[in-house]
Amino acid sequence: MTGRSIVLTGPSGVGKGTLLKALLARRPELYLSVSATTRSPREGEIDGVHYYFYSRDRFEAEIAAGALLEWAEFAGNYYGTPIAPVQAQLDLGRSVILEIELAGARQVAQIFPTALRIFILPPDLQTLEMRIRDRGTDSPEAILRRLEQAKVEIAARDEFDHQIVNDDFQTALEELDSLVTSA
Ligand SMILES: Nc1nc2c(ncn2[C@@H]2O[C@H](COP(=O)(O)OP(=O)(O)O)[C@@H](O)[C@H]2O)c(=O)[nH]1
Ligand SMILES: Nc1ncnc2c1ncn2[C@@H]1O[C@H](COP(=O)(O)OP(=O)(O)O)[C@@H](O)[C@H]1O
Repeated sequence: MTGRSIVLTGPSGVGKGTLLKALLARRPELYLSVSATTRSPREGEIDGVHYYFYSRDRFEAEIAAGALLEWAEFAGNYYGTPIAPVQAQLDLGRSVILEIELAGARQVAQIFPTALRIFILPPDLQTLEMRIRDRGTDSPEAILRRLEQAKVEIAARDEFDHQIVNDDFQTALEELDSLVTSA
């Protein structure tokens, strides 16, 4: 039996990472794909755990080798999903979660038409901006690029099977848990 692929998308700073960390703590049977990126590591981020941190040359070589399931450019950096671990986990019957931006989510819809696609929304744009700023991980320029991109992503929310508003954290977590576990 093959596992289910689950795509989680939503604007930067909406709380995807925080929700997934809490979900994985409850549901260790789920596999969270570790992406590759050319962005610099943030404080506390570990290579191979939070991301695989690649140079642009290395990333482009991985694209050329067909080693990425999907990839996209976001706010000036490459991001992509290494295909081998995802395929291995699906073959073991494990459900795999991809936390990826909109262009990648569209590619995955073509590759895995039965993927469960979930979009996380902020209560409003002001709250989103506050969350990105308060997180304290991004330069002012990076924050601006993320906020611009957020509007584009939110406009595409209807392409997804389900939408969750991450206002109250526990409520959003319960909604995500029930969607993922009933998948
Ligand atoms: N297409 C694609 N997007 C990714 C991948 N990994 C992460 N992303 C997305 O890239 C965007 C930027 O991620 P990141 O730099 O970690 O910033 P953050 O979302 O503000 O924490 C987010 O929308 C992520 O969901 C991937 O493998 N492929
Ligand atoms: N429901 C929520 N209410 C208030 N703050 C939240 C909520 N969910 C997440 N946050 C905070 O918002 C910031 C961005 O969350 P993060 O998980 O890094 O977002 P993303 O992975 O979508 O970029 C973090 O500081 C996080 O603690």
